[in-house]
Amino acid sequence: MIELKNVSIVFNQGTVNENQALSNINLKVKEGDFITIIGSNGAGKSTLFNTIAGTYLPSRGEILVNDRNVTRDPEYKRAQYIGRIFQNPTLGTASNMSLEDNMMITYKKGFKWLKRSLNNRMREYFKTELVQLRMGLEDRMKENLVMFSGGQRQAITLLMMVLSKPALILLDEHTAALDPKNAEIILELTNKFIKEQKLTSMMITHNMSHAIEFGNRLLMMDKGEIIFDIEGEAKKALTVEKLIQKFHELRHKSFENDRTLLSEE
Ligand SMILES: Nc1ncnc2c1ncn2[C@@H]1O[C@H](COP(=O)(O)OP(=O)(O)OP(=O)(O)O)[C@@H](O)[C@H]1O
Repeated sequence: MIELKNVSIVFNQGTVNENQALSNINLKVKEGDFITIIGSNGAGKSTLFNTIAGTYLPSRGEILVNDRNVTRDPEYKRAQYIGRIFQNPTLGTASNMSLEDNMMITYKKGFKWLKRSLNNRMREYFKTELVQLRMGLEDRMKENLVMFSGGQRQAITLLMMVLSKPALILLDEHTAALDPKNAEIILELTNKFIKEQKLTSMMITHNMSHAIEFGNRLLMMDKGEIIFDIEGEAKKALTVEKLIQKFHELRHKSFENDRTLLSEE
């Protein structure tokens, strides 16, 4: 589906601040893969997503989507088939517009004909979809999103993204800014949508248990490299201890990450 061939990213090349954030990445994401990604702070996880999404142009290497070279395609073009959700729940939706207008914009992929298309048939459709979130949002469709909580907004962003049916979903720690209860709800919804709709997805998380529990494949990154890529039954057999041990074996150092350690239980 999507393939990275020898992709490297060097920031501030040729200056004292030169920083190789991605080092010769080779990765094939298969149709239907749900990949979780872990790695210490600064390992290159977000840079990997930014490179796939077209935010950064690789210093070297190629990106292929269904065998088509998209390396030089700008971010807005790739946004037509790549959906992204970030940590910040306010990023995915327009605060000063109603829930139904937000949903219509995503549905129509833009503002064109907004008022004309938002008819009662569409409202009924959005209502039915919102019921799946089990947050009572189907009765609040005329309220502006500024009135909703972080967890509710992240759930709406998730649903809107799923309705737009992207070929690839990039989730960049999308539950990290939520309280534990809401984080769990959003994670369960994410898992439900990905499974039901068979969506090809990649999810960065600092929570090793979540990385093991969700998805069919796990990548571990360190210093701009993918150091561990495990899937299927082998992934199912992982534990947090085994993962930390694996990191130790591969890098001859301990896995240092406060947030990870805090979220192990
Ligand atoms: N726009 C940029 N300009 C310069 N350096 C950058 C830029 N973006 C990221 N970096 C550097 O690239 C390296 C990888 O950063 P990245 O954000 O990808 O790490 P990460 O694994 O997502 O970390 P975290 O878990 O802390 O979010 C870091 O050293 C970071 O400082």
